[in-house]
Amino acid sequence: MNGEDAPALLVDHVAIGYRRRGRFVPAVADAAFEVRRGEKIMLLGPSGSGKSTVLKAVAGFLRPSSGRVVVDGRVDPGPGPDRAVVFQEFDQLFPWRTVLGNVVHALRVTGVDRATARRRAVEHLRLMGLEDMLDSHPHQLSGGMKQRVAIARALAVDPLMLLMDEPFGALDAQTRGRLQGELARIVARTRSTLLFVTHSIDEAVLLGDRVVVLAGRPSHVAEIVDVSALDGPDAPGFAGARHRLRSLLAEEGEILDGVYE
Ligand SMILES: Nc1ncnc2c1ncn2[C@@H]1O[C@H](COP(=O)(O)OP(=O)(O)OP(=O)(O)O)[C@@H](O)[C@H]1O
Repeated sequence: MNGEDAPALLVDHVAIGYRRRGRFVPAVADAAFEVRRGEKIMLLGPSGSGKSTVLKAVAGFLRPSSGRVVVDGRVDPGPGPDRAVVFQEFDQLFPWRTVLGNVVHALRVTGVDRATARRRAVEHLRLMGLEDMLDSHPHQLSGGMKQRVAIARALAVDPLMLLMDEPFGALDAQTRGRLQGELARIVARTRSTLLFVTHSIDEAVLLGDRVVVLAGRPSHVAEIVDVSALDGPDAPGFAGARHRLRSLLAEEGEILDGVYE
């Protein structure tokens, strides 16, 4: 496969572990899936099933102990601006830079000239509803606003792929719902390719085209559920997909009360 036909990402039977007190402890035994350009893939699984570990391998922060991560045809590439990462934590921004400065900086380090960087930064901050906050510093923002800036910064560099690790996990339910809706709208408009880690079945169904369910310890892919036709809770098939994902997590003993839904 070449060019546009090649998947943006191939996770090719990847195993990954950590060294703990001198011992190698496997975390992921076999992760296998691909992400096509423009596709939104959700990684769902119980706590400790290796969702973040897989995302970090895709970001190039961890190397698989076996298998391959192939990004746009490149095998096991290190970290790069082609994969923009947004984490759950609110401290991803440079505290000494303004909102605008944070986004401009991300563009400048990829070699974009100052005027273009400023124009693109303003455009993406506006897209995230932050046009009135350009000169604010991160400490002046709410958690939801900080996550908006982090998302604007990630989108502004126009990455091959957006990697998100529970970006809304630390927000209150109302803010989370609002940001999920905004992200769904924006990634549909920008046709972004998305790999998104979540605990939440509803988030997975709302934002995803396909949901990769991780199970076991060390984990493997239990099932890949196609949710691309389900635009919202009223779509036919929504309840069925939700039920299927619930039962996959329940098989894993995930305490559903502990999962935000
Ligand atoms: N830096 C690390 N050193 C050692 N073990 C780690 C490290 N990071 C993760 N692990 C272990 O790897 C396994 C998978 O962790 P990971 O964070 O990828 O799971 P997760 O599905 O993202 O969990 P959660 O939903 O709770 O964030 C866990 O057993 C965890 O304890």
